[in-house]
Amino acid sequence: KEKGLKEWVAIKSDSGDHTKWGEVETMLNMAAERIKKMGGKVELADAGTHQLPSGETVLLPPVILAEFAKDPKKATLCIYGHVDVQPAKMEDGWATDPFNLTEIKGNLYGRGATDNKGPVLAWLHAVESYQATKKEIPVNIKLIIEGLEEVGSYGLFKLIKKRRDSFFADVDFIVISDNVWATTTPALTYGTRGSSYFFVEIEGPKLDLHSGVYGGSIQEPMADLIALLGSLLDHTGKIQVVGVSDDVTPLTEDERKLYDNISFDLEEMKNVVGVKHFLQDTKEEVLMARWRYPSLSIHGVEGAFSDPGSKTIIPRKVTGKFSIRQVPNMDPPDVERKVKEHLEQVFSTLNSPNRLKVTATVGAKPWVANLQDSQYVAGQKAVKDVFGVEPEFIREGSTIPIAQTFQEETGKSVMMLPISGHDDGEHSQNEKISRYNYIEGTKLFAAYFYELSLLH
Ligand SMILES: C[C@H](N)C(=O)N[C@@H](Cc1c[nH]cn1)C(=O)O
Repeated sequence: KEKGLKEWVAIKSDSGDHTKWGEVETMLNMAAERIKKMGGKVELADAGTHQLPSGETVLLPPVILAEFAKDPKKATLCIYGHVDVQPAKMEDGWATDPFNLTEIKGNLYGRGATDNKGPVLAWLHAVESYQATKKEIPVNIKLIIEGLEEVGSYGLFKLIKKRRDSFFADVDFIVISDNVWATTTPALTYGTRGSSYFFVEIEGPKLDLHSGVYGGSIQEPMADLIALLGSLLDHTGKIQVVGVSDDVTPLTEDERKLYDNISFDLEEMKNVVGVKHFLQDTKEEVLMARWRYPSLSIHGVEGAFSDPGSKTIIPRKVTGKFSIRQVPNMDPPDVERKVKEHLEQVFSTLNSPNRLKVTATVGAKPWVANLQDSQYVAGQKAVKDVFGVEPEFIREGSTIPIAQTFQEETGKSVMMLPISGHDDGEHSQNEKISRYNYIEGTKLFAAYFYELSLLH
């Protein structure tokens, strides 16, 4: 029996913790086996090594480079996807086991169902639909599937450079389906934000200390950290790091007009996420804040007591984690330098005996496509073929770390063709893909192969 979405979701391929990368490899092997069974030629390409913030160097999981039979008369499409996932635990508030795909009222719940195992399988199902009906696939298909997207695609940047003149040489188009629609209308995505992820470590005493015995005599690492994290944002969401937003491209009238036709309903979105109001008042302002302006989010603190109940210690070492989503023309190394200077400056005002260490990872550039690109014509037609409507042209606030590298390094056209729903809850509790989006999405991909072949 073929291993479908249920078997894929059951693999806990959480890439966030490098000690669990064995599961990521298991998932990559399962995907590779499936592609081989479909007649694809598969290489598990060596992705090299990576240095962790701790200084330790680790071996990276491989990257799947695959291709189906090639006909030189046809255009070649390279599909990118990932099979790693974000962490998920029942205790986070899931209604069902995150690693046991469960169908409720037409929705398939499970970690990775929509980000990105479902869409990767939908691409394979689209190929299988041609094979099953004995129809020739109208384009040549290549696949690049990785297992570290959620942590910044370590190793992939170098691998793409290395394979630019081999694997990528005959590729005409690159397509990515790792995004969500903005509303219930199908969409084509023309931009994603970049990202830099920061670890702020404060190390104090040798051991965790009894707060009754030492409290009042120690400058607590947690208090330093809270002061640092609290200095990053104001209550309007404005980033307080000097100069960080200086390079944001100004909004043009043409770009502003693109927001008019998006059928985004502010009230519905408040209900979906469960907030009384957003930081902005209008639909356009909310979408721009999510898609075309930078943002800073504080994600968590490692080392702090976080179990239920109470414990009266002063943690000896705590690491705060936050990230900055970036937009054109922000440059991750420049942002990282400014953030480090900011944190060092604030820390110096605390007069603390503790040690501060700031590390940045991910360093992913933002990506914006050329909307005149012919892939968008094929995408638009395929959406019309399957859904009978015009797609919305949207941007997305999240990050595909490799998107800009694909464009810059290979010089090929890149498009994003999402099939995930606006309420699928990527990275959240109860992540899902609807049966409708999964099946119609598969049809969309099959139609897209056809429409793309007409461009050639
Ligand atoms: C868009 C994709 N589904 C996704 O969620 N990507 C991650 C990539 C990332 C960025 N920083 C660290 N990982 C995301 O946008 O969070």
